[in-house]
Amino acid sequence: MIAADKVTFSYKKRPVLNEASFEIPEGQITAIVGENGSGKSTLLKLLARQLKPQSGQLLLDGKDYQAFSPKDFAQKVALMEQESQLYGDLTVEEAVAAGRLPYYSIFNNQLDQTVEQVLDKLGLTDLRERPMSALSGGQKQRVWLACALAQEPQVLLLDEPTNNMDLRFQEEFFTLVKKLNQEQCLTICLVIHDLRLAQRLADQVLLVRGGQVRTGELTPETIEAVFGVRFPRI
Ligand SMILES: Nc1ncnc2c1ncn2[C@@H]1O[C@H](COP(=O)(O)OP(=O)(O)OP(=O)(O)O)[C@@H](O)[C@H]1O
Repeated sequence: MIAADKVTFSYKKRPVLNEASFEIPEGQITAIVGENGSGKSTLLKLLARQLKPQSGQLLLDGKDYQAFSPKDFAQKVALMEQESQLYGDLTVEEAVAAGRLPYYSIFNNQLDQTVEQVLDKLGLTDLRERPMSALSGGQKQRVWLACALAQEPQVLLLDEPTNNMDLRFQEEFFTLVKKLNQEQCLTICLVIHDLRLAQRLADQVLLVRGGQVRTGELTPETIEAVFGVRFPRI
């Protein structure tokens, strides 16, 4: 489980989170929702340890985030990248193998069992020899997910993961996310704009507004409170 205790974060003078406290329960799917610019991506970066709170504490299984070595942390928490220039020259299988880095002291060229399994699970086996630069946006998204899964994390963080995907892949992607959650008990936390999808997919919703993070359900009342608009049919 991840727990945030009075987490405060600002970019220079721009406050984003102000003493926000919340929990991300183990083995559940948590959706982060909120208006544009409310701080959802910032929150996800804090959870991924890419940013550090100015005050307050983030805990993973009761242990302060800062107490984990980078390698230990990467074995527990993985963030699915949105885009990475670094991978342009790599093939799909090399990019996925990079997700295994937390398990080796030096880069290991040998593809291990986990890489094979992940390529298979995400339907990437036929694309394995392709350079990353020769993939479509949706195919790249699948490789970023594969990289994160190759880390064999307990917690998977996703920032608007289906941005570049067509409707069919969106549907397949979310079916896969649900399956990973149910079969592997993977804790999943994702930023998502589609409130109907969030409601369908998530066990818990975190509503980000005005520097605070509220745990709630997506009801017409909470949506009106957070977004200031009515969603009568949700
Ligand atoms: N690197 C940065 N430096 C300064 N300000 C930033 C930086 N990144 C984000 N911000 C600001 O912090 C606030 C929160 O941004 P963030 O990207 O977390 O919001 P968001 O809820 O994910 O937005 P969106 O829904 O539009 O993706 C915004 O006001 C944004 O302009």
